[in-house]
Amino acid sequence: MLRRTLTSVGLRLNRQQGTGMGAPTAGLGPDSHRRYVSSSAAPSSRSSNSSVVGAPNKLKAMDELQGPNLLTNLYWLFVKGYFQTTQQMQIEHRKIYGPLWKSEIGPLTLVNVAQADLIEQVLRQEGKHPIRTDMPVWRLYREMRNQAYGPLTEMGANWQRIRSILNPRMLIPKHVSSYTNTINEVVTDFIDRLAWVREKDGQGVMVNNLTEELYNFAFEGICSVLFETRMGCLNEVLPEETKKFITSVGEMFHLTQVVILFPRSVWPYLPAWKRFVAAWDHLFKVAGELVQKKMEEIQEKVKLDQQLEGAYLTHLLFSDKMTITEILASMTEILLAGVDTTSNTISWALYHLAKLPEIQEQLYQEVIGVCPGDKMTSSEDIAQMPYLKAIIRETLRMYPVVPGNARVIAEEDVVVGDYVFPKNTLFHLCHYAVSYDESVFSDPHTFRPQRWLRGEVEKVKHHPFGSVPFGFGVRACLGRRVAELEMYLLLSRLIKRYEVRPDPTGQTVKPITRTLLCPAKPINLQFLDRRR
Ligand code: HEM
Repeated sequence: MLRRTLTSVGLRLNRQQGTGMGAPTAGLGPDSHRRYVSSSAAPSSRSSNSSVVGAPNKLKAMDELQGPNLLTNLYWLFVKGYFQTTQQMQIEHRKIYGPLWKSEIGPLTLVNVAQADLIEQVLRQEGKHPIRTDMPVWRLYREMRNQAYGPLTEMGANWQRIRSILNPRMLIPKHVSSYTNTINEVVTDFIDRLAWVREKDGQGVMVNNLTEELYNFAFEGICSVLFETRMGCLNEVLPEETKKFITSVGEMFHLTQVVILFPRSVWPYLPAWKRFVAAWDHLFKVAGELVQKKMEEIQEKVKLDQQLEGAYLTHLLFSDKMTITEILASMTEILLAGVDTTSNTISWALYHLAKLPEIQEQLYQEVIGVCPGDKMTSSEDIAQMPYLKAIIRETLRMYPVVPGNARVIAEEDVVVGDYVFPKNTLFHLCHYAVSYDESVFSDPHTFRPQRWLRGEVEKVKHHPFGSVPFGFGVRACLGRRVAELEMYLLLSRLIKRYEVRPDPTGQTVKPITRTLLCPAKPINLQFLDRRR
């Protein structure tokens, strides 16, 4: 069906399955940014090491590194109960083993890196095609179903090719700001929906399960940017298909964590695997229908000789640089990456603002100063709202959506601190632990947006790799700019309309890790009209 439709509008359809699945290219070109950091400078002299380049000496081998074996890890996960709070386990293990330790998880041996300068060392030794290795389980699904890989799961030169096609309209400011009106429409609907939810279920005050409401906002927002389609997630009654999509995303993330505990050879026999496959099937089905719908619209317009306007998907379909299977895989993965991430961050930001009326007031004053009356925030306005940006930045420090990031460097041996690791060692960058490192952020457990304001004098100077919520380098987040735009527009407009207050039952919400960092239970907040 896809083939017929596209061929008829003259678009290329080249269904080469699994193109570019090959391993990352070996060796580095002359343009490599790889540098060794002298072991004598690391790990203690954090401030200077990023610029020290030289051959490492007296390095220890990986065998000498301490850390929990499989049994100890199982004990921590299932007896001590850290299975859902692995982010906290990073902090506890760092206290026991120091900033670098080895850890056996199922069939894998991870080298955990929990110090800002050591994280910098690993990331700076990445080659041209960084490899994130928590993906074999996702890749196997695609191999089984004959689907292509998208930006999250692809590797090597083909990953670079895909990113070079996907990047411009996601990351170049001029293109990103062109999504402002689309996102603002979604924000308007969301703000109205909150009022409705509050009346319906919250005695005119409470919004119960704000996280779920924000999830619907983020889903609607990203679909409107990617597919140029409204999904009805902010309607009074959610479409069944959308509800099922949302459940499938949660299920897929949860089951990923379960499946990777077992060796790959047994995956297909696990009951969890069947559910995992069913969840992915649904995600691909929904994305496939959206792509199909867009192709039919294009076909109709071409038939009627109408002007073709459109944003992300139309552009990809017309750019003629990716096969339809590749476009489908990319859209599914971008959609997946673009929902919980944004919605969880805004949930945490509002959770803290509710408890901090002075910060909320300061934000409100900043917003009405730039956008008085009914003026909607625009992308240019955001440049004049440093406090708004600092609030989101602080939220991302305290709740890094990706609390730990797996990495492999395939090209050469890797030097980290006093150790040298053979190539293909699996590193686990413990971003969560570093976000709470007192030598990087003073008073790390306090939500203090002003620490991100220019000119603010801090007790300790932030290390640039102390908090890297969107990753670093060429493999950093594809949706960063869109996510920021969504969060800034929503937060600035929401705070103008409502005063946010905590749940009067006084319940606290802690984070858990379900592949991504999420609130352990629904966040409920009061929303009071400012104009009342
Ligand atoms: C607050 C919101 C978000 C945060 C904190 C976030 C964070 C991240 C992080 C940490 C990574 C991994 C980077 C690395 O491995 O070095 C990532 C990758 C990615 N993100 Fe985001 N993200 C957010 C929103 C989004 C949105 C809205 C989209 C889609 C529009 C998106 C699409 C992606 C994709 C496709 C990748 C994989 C990139 C690749 O491997 O080439 N993200 N994100």
